[in-house]
Amino acid sequence: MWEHERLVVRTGKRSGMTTMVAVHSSAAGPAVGGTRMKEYAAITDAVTDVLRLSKAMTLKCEAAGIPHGGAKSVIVVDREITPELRRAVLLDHADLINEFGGAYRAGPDVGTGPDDMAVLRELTPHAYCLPEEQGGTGSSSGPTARGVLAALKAASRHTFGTSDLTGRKVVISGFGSVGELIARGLAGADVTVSDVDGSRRTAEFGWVDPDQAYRTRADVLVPAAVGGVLSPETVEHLDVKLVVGPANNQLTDDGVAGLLRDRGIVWVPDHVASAGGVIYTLAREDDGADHETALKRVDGIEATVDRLLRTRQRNGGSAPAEVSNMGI
Ligand SMILES: NC(=O)c1ccc[n+]([C@@H]2O[C@H](COP(=O)([O-])OP(=O)(O)OC[C@H]3O[C@@H](n4cnc5c(N)ncnc54)[C@H](O)[C@@H]3O)[C@@H](O)[C@H]2O)c1
Repeated sequence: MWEHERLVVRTGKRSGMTTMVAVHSSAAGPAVGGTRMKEYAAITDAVTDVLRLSKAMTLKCEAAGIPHGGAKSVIVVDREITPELRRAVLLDHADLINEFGGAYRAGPDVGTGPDDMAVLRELTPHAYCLPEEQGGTGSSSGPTARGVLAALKAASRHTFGTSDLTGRKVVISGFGSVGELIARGLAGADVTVSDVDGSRRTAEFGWVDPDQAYRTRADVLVPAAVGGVLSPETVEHLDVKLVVGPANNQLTDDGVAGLLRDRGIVWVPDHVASAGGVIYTLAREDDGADHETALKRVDGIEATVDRLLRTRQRNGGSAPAEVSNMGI
């Protein structure tokens, strides 16, 4: 069933490249979501991605109690990206964002960053997270990692009886900008990391090859790379008690949540655990909150996860309320 408000796909007049915006819902307010710049095997895969990710943003804003709807945009990489072409396609994308007249506001996502947002801002006011030296809040990786750590505290209390992860084995799949900050925030835990990029390996943490990350015995698994990692096949081989991480759209389909529950594995939905970045950015850039106040709002994810897991327990393992406003 078609449940999105709008999907617009354009061929850029400067770059000749395809960019698209999907607005899932603006019922709660202007729709927000990152701009993903990525290669896809087929254009239909990009459309599927933008539709799924925009819906996840609606859930994320709702769970975080943010008065915004969900959207997402994709720039389809179909050739080598020179600096000139990057600039051209970003300006094309800014034109597309302007077609929405403020109903869609963009931030960075996989493949884009604060410098790219500054290029968008040359043509549209609807871009968040410019570099700090240009008055923006920069990368949202720090607040995202902080939000995951807050979610981990609540989920650990629920699962292990204490929020202290000292001595617990934690596997982090995806040692990128958020994964690394989570690893560093887990002082005292026995942290093992994994990444398809072998150059990310460091003596500071244990290492497991990416194809083994979802089979390694541990207390906690942190998906921090890509989506679609929790499938019926991977769940069958999981040997952990708790799964909490920032990767968007972790389940291959909604039914996998039931499989996790049946195996006694506590899973915190990614749209709850990964909301720190959007909470922080909107607090600073829309509400004018200072850094500390914005971080306090991010820390509210701990209470949200507490409520979610208590509701789930009361409902015998499932919580329809887990996608509704948890009131951060
Ligand atoms: N950065 C944010 O503020 C933010 C906010 C919400 C959600 N997320 C999500 O969190 C995840 C991580 O974000 P990030 O900003 O750290 O991205 P990143 O690109 O910095 O890091 C991702 C890392 O995962 C690795 N990787 C890719 N495929 C892998 C695989 N199959 N197995 C293991 N490692 C793999 C990459 O080599 C990279 O090091 C993404 O799914 C992103 O959408 C990020």
